[in-house]
Amino acid sequence: MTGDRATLLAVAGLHVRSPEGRDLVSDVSFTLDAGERLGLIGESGSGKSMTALAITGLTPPGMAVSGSVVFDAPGLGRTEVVGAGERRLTSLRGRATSTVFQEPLTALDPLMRVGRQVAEPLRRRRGLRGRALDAAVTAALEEVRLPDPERIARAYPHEISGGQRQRVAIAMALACDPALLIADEPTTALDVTVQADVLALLDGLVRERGMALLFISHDLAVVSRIAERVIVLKNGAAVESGSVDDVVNAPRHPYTRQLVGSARRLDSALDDVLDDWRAP
Ligand SMILES: Nc1ncnc2c1ncn2[C@@H]1O[C@H](COP(=O)(O)OP(=O)(O)OP(=O)(O)O)[C@@H](O)[C@H]1O
Repeated sequence: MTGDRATLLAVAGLHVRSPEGRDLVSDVSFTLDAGERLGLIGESGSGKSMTALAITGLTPPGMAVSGSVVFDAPGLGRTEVVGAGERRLTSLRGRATSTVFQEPLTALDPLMRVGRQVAEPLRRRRGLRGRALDAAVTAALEEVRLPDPERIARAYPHEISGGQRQRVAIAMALACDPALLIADEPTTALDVTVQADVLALLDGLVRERGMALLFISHDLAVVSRIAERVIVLKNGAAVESGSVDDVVNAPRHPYTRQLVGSARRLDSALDDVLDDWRAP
């Protein structure tokens, strides 16, 4: 616990080994307080997604997961994810935590209208039906700043833009009001301007709702805009962690220095768009 915020997630000695015996995540430990925003950064293949999957109990079949992942979400009690049964994990997903992925189409059924897809978690978790459900769908789409929510609700995923699809995926992830939102490269597939809009949206929603955020990205420039603290992963192990300011301004590990160097060389396009709402 930091200050007056309670610990929401405690990961200790997390280890994920592939069926072939390769260590994909090695001895990763961190805690996340309620309402805190943590970035997980590292190059492709460094184990970021596997760490997130282990936290939600969704590692692919055959992976050996050890260590401890404890959620202590309000109203749900304390839950150890590692080794938990599917029933326990199902009750955790959506309410304790929910994930937004890089490719919004992974969260969306191409054959179902957007409104029905957003309605599903609202119906299941909040027991809404009929007009109350329709109104909740419209409100959920408005909350992610989608213009003309009634039209979007009637559309199929391929009839809206990539940025709009990601907003729909965010609305679905938020439907059960999770204590922790995991965003796994949520803007990587989007072009720069849309990326900035979606980041600003996520930033606003997380703050308004007091949700914790685990933001995964290969891009330190993006992470530094939304997270308070970062963990740097390399080959499945955490090589450095600290406040965004410390890691960006005084990186200790050579790998982090390399990340900071390439982030500095990045196109300043994001800077121009994002300066207005940069996290304090
Ligand atoms: N189903 C799987 N079976 C075996 N190995 C896997 C599987 N999925 C991922 N891996 C391996 O696990 C390691 C970590 O992958 P992970 O997806 O967590 O990396 P990442 O940091 O999220 O990178 P990216 O941004 O490319 O997704 C990689 O070496 C990858 O090849």
